Parts: sequence; structure tokens; C-alpha cells
Amino acid sequence: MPASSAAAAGLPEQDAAASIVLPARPEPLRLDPERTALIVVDMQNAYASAGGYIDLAGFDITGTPAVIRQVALAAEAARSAGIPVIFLQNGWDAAYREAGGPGSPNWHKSNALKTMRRRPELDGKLLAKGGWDYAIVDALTPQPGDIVVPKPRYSVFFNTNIDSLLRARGIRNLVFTGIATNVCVESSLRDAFHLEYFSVVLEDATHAAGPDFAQKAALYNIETFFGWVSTVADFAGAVGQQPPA
Ligand SMILES: NC(=O)N/C=C\C(=O)O
Repeated sequence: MPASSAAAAGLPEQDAAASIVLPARPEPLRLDPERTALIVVDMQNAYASAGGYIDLAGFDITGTPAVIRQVALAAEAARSAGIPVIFLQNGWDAAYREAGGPGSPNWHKSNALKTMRRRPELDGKLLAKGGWDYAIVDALTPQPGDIVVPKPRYSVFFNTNIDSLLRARGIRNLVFTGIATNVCVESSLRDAFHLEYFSVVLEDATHAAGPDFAQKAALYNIETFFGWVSTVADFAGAVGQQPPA
């Protein structure tokens, strides 16, 4: 075990079959790879591709090709170490019943729904299950053994089976990647904190919906209040020290 382990945060060492120490802010984080999952948040055409919802709604997506590459590296490192890769997929049925009507704040706040109301020619296209916009980007197609969790709201911990999936596998540590840092990543990570998961976000595998201050504020909140912040290289390096799965 590396000497820095003594100063690391994370699950108590006696609770871990094995542990690695991930360089992170505000301090290193001890992870048991057998109790860790990589969470890939909403890497769909809607959020990462030109012509997808976020692009059409007017948000900057120039950084998303780099994020796709970084998420692919993190997923490869996780699979090689036997760490489950869990893809989240945001959206609703093609008739948008799951999106909620005017009685739901989602109907009022979702920029996808607002964009479609503004541009009726897009109706049925944005974030609709079965469509291109909803699909995970080709470069990150889930592999055999990966898990895909559909979700109808920003946080994956509402109206999904993710908590059961994680608890059934004894998972206590979540490594977050994906888009958008300030919306679905941060919402899910905050709820993970309240459900007693130790969460870390790989900052170079994320992208905000909004100006650069949104990315900075989300990472500040995570680092200061809800979890830890690390990078893809540090994650790959730390899990790569494990014997191959
Ligand atoms: N995946 C996300 O962070 N989504 C952000 C906004 C939206 O879905 O409207």
C-alpha cells in the first residue's frame, strides 16, 4: 500500500478487500476497486454531438470531442481493472409522457422541451427513446458487461433502479464522468453523497452546459462539499496498479 494511504480519505481501510489511493482534491481518496463503479453520465448525441439537443438549444459544445476521448480512456481503464462501467441515458418515451406536462417543473425548466416548443419541427426528436439524439455516441457504445440505466430526470437516483444495482454489488465508491458537470453529474453526485456513496469526478472527462464559470462552480461544490475531484490519467494510473481483472 502506498505511504500516502494514511492521509487518504475514503472508506475505512478495514472495510476494503484491497485498496488503491487515487490522487484527488482536496485530498487523496482511498478506493477499493471491488467496491467501485465508473459512472458515465449522459454521453448521448443530445449532449455531445453537433446537431444534438444541447447544441440546438444554444450551449457551447466545442469541448465535447475531447470529453468523449477522455471518457473512453476512463472506461477502458475501468474495464481492464474489473470495475463495472455504468452508462446513464437521459430522456423520455417518444410521446414525452415521462417528461411530465405543465404540472411538472421539468416541463417548465427542460431546455429540450422548451427548444421543441419554440421549434415545432423538432418535436419528437430531442431526447426521445429510440431516436438519434437519445443514443449514446458511437465512440462510447456500451460493451458486453457494461450496464445502461435510463433516467427521466437530472439525478440518476430518482425513479431508477441504480441504488439497488449498486448495493447488490457492494459498491460504495462512484467515479463520475460525462455531461453536464453542473446539471446531471452534479445532481447525481449530490444525491450519491446523501445516500452514503463516496464520489469522485474526473474533471477532464466532464463538460458543463453553460459558461466556464458553471464548470468551475460545479467542481468547487464537489471538491468542497460533496466529494473529490481527480483526472482520467490519475484514475487510469491508480487502477492500473491493480492486477488485471
Ligand atoms: N445530462 C445533463 O446534464 N443534462 C442537462 C440538461 C438537460 O438535460 O436538459
